[in-house]
Amino acid sequence: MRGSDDHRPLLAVTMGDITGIGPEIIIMALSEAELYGLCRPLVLGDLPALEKARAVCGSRARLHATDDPGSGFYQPGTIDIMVLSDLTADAVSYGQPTRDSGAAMVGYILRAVELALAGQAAAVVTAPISKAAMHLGGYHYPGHTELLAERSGAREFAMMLAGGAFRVVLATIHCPLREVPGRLNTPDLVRLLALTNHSLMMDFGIQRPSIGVAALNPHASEGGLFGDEEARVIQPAVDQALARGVNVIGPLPADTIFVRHQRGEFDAVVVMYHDQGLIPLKLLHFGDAVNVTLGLPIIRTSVDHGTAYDLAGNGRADPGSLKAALRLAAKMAHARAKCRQGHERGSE
Ligand SMILES: NC(=O)c1ccc[n+]([C@@H]2O[C@H](COP(=O)([O-])OP(=O)(O)OC[C@H]3O[C@@H](n4cnc5c(N)ncnc54)[C@H](O)[C@@H]3O)[C@@H](O)[C@H]2O)c1
Ligand SMILES: N[C@H](C(=O)O)[C@H](O)COP(=O)(O)O
Repeated sequence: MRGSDDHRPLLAVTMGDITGIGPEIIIMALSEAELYGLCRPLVLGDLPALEKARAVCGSRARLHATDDPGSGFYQPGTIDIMVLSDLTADAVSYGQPTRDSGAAMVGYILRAVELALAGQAAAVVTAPISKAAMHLGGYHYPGHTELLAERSGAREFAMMLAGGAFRVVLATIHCPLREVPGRLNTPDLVRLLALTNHSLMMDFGIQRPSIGVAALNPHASEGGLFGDEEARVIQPAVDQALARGVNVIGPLPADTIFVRHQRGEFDAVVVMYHDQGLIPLKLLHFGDAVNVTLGLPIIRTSVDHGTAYDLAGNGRADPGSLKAALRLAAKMAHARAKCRQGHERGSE
């Protein structure tokens, strides 16, 4: 245990759905000694589930339960856990979430938000949840993103997935594809472009970000032959964002915008719907990409994958994305702390 001079950001790491791969990837990621040089990870979750995952992974890490974030060891070889549920190991059947595991899973997230809002955690890093299990547990949100936004009081927020410099930001998230055209509107897109621009500067340290905007229709509708959302909704948003000083180009045909993105032309591409952005992102970066919620008063990163029930309990899941999420959260925490110090100095 180090004292109050410990400048490593404390990360509240939620265990996610304990019947999925969350507990295993936590054990594996936190077995990497190097991570402890960057951050103080505190797991929020279920002790029997973590013990079970430790056995599955053949890990010898010591599990240290603590109620006080200030009392963790945060050293390689020990995993600190704030115990928020105690579902017996027998009650945890891999791939079979229950009402109790669903409710417990949301409890970890809510506690993490409290810690972050109270300044006891510098960031929240979430292991995967199943949206169906969330509903089973009595919480009717599309995912973490909306729950976190509501609980932290964020009015404007967005989902970004970042695989290195290949970043995509979603204009619509979890909704039926048929609803996408009706959900797109110019004012929301302008706000999303401004938020993306701001986050790229503040959290990613990019001085003058370059943002591409994907079209919705084939060939960006080819002058109205294949739809009108480009002319009616997207182009006006791009024009308004440009007038506000955002360095943005689009709407560009979605079948080639990611080729240009991959070649380094953009710092982020705003996409119109979930799979438009996440297919190229996961094709190129599954296993090292990070889900970042933009616009929250707290920092939140997450993995680029789901609960992988087909893998849970066999110890073969890849912890790469969780490691990347922990590293990025630590980096963002340092960036925000530096920003705050700058503001404080400026106001002295
Ligand atoms: N961050 C999150 O909380 C998050 C992200 C995506 C999906 N989900 C949820 O997860 C559930 C399952 O979704 P899905 O089946 O579409 O996606 P999934 O990512 O769980 O699984 C898709 C495929 O990828 C594999 N895979 C996933 N993670 C892996 C890892 N770490 N290592 C190796 N292989 C891995 C799985 O075995 C499966 O074959 C859904 O309820 C979905 O909503 C949650
Ligand atoms: N759309 C994300 C993905 O496919 O990886 C994922 O479902 C995350 O959703 P939340 O962060 O809102 O739970």
